[in-house]
Amino acid sequence: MARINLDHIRHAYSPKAKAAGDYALKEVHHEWADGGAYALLGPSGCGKTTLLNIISGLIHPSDGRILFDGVDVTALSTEARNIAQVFQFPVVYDTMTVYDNLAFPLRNRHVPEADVDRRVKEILEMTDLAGMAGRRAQGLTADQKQKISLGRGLVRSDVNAILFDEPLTVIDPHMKWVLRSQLKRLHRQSGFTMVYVTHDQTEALTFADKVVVMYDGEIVQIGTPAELFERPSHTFVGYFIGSPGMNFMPAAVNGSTAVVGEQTIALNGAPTLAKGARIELGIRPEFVRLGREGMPVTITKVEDTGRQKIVRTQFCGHPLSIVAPEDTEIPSEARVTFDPQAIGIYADSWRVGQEG
Ligand SMILES: Nc1ncnc2c1ncn2[C@@H]1O[C@H](COP(=O)(O)OP(=O)(O)OP(=O)(O)O)[C@@H](O)[C@H]1O
Repeated sequence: MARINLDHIRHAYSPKAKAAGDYALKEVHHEWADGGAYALLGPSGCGKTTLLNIISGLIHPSDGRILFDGVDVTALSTEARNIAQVFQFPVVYDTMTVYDNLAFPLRNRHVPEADVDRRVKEILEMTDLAGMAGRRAQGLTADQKQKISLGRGLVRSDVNAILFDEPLTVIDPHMKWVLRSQLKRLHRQSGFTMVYVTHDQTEALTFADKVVVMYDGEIVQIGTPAELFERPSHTFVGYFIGSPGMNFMPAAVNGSTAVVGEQTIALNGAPTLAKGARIELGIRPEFVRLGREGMPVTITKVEDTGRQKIVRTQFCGHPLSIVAPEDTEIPSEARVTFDPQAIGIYADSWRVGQEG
């Protein structure tokens, strides 16, 4: 297990890169805790795999260093970094049995056979493969083979970190849920440093203690699931986390009030704003109260999810989504109020502090 330091890392696939936009990964400078469970979350092309491959050693970064427990491993191969990896698609030996596939990484390192047996049996249980331990991998479904790959990633107990690159893509939805919960439990039991790449927010939020949200080659926030929900640092985090995502509207700020269209909205404090910045007011749909009091909205659609209502409205010419309790009565002349505590002010997409 190791603490991972990403020391001023940047990466461009073209050697001619100069401008920030030429870098697939813009500067990353962070320390990830020993034993942490991190999810790299973001849309396709944002740089998740590039960052993971820099940690594993498959890619040598254009700039910066990577350290495991304070030791510079930038020049070391994947093997020398002593990490386990699980990829999107299964990597198994077809002619070996399920048991031997799982035992392989241990036997390769001359682990005593009694320990191999104990560990492989634990992993067989965990991945729900115990019933097919003696079967050859050849002929198993993609789903079953991927469970073997996951098991092989988890079987060693002496690795510095385990890296997962969208490992549940080929797993069926029910098993996905089971494996996700098992991985979380295994992380708690084992204390491995784990880094898990996904573009699925549910996967990231259930697995990770800390979610690393990436957008356009940049880490825009590292936070607990609650922090990402309550205080998104960047408008992208607001959109991407939550369902529906956060509402954002162009606004002007005057002391401790914001003006959206013709409405004046009370804030929790007075944000400090740079001149000329593009200002937006952000509020999560869960913190907009729908009723007969407050500012007028026009309802465009009501979606009933069974547990709650998602009410789509127009507010001062801007779309505004509201999550309302299932038993909410929808008034014919609907109005809304915003909880000032839940309002965020964003300047050029980044959240600004509000002084009380
Ligand atoms: N080998 C390569 N050569 C040139 N450009 C690349 C290479 N690999 C990735 N890129 C580019 O780098 C950027 C980041 O890609 P990366 O694969 O890291 O993103 P990602 O977030 O993992 O996406 P996905 O979820 O689709 O795998 C993209 O613009 C991609 O086109």
